[in-house]
Amino acid sequence: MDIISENRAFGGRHIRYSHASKVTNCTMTFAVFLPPFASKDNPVPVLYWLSGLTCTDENFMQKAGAMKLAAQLGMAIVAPDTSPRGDDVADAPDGAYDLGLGAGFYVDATQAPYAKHYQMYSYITQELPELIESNLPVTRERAISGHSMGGHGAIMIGLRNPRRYTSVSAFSPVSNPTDCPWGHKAFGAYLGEDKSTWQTYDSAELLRSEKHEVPLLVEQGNDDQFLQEQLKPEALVNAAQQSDSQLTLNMHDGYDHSYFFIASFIDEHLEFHASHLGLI
Ligand SMILES: N[C@@H](CCC(=O)N[C@@H](CS)C(=O)NCC(=O)O)C(=O)O
Repeated sequence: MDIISENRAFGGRHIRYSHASKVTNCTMTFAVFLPPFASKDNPVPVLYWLSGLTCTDENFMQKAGAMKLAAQLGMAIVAPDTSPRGDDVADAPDGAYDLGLGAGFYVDATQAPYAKHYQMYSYITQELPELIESNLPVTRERAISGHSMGGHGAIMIGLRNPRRYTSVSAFSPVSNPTDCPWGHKAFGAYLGEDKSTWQTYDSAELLRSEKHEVPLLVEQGNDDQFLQEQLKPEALVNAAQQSDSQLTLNMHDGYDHSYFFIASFIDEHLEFHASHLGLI
């Protein structure tokens, strides 16, 4: 891992790293916040944060205001990039913001030209935690959260890997990607037209399919411009009811899709994860 930059923050450290990824076949970038006193003798649990469309590792760390409370709680945060990057990494043919670079959708692509690099599911669930757990002062206790496309990623990954994550949360998630324009476009391009493979990456479908025990918290603004067409949190509510799974969905009047919304409620999510990680 190569350090891109390092800054002291709230008594801890914010560090950006790059590394060669065998899974995505390119150089990947991620950011980590390490709380004060995190050390080999005092390893800390990790909250993984998956960002949304157009984001890099930087948006969450700079805009969410999460580091102060994470420092107090003794929780590390890892914010990966949202797609593979580089000159030979395929982008959307028209450079659209919702496919290709900045829009990996946390799936393992099977279709050309994306399959060579767009292996974000394996990267997030396997390669990245292995790298972090062997190089940084962290435990193997993990929680996962994210926003929008990353909210889809967090719920989908948490439901598919219940033993790997103690708790799951999301802000404004793309809840039912097999039934919205962003999901149709991305899953069609990355996974092909056989929709049976799409289901395995769909949070609402996964939640509907069986009773899930993992603690699940979702925050959603009522004034979110993507709410009706893309996000559809009611699909999660219906799915949780059908499978008798636990889900807390908090709706908030007047809040939109932006990081102003995330910053307003991030403390509740950090405390939710801290309680399940045994930090409070
Ligand atoms: N086309 C819009 C949609 C992109 C968007 O809203 N991205 C969200 C995630 S889905 C975001 O977090 N943007 C970056 C930021 O606000 O820092 C844009 O480019 O502004």
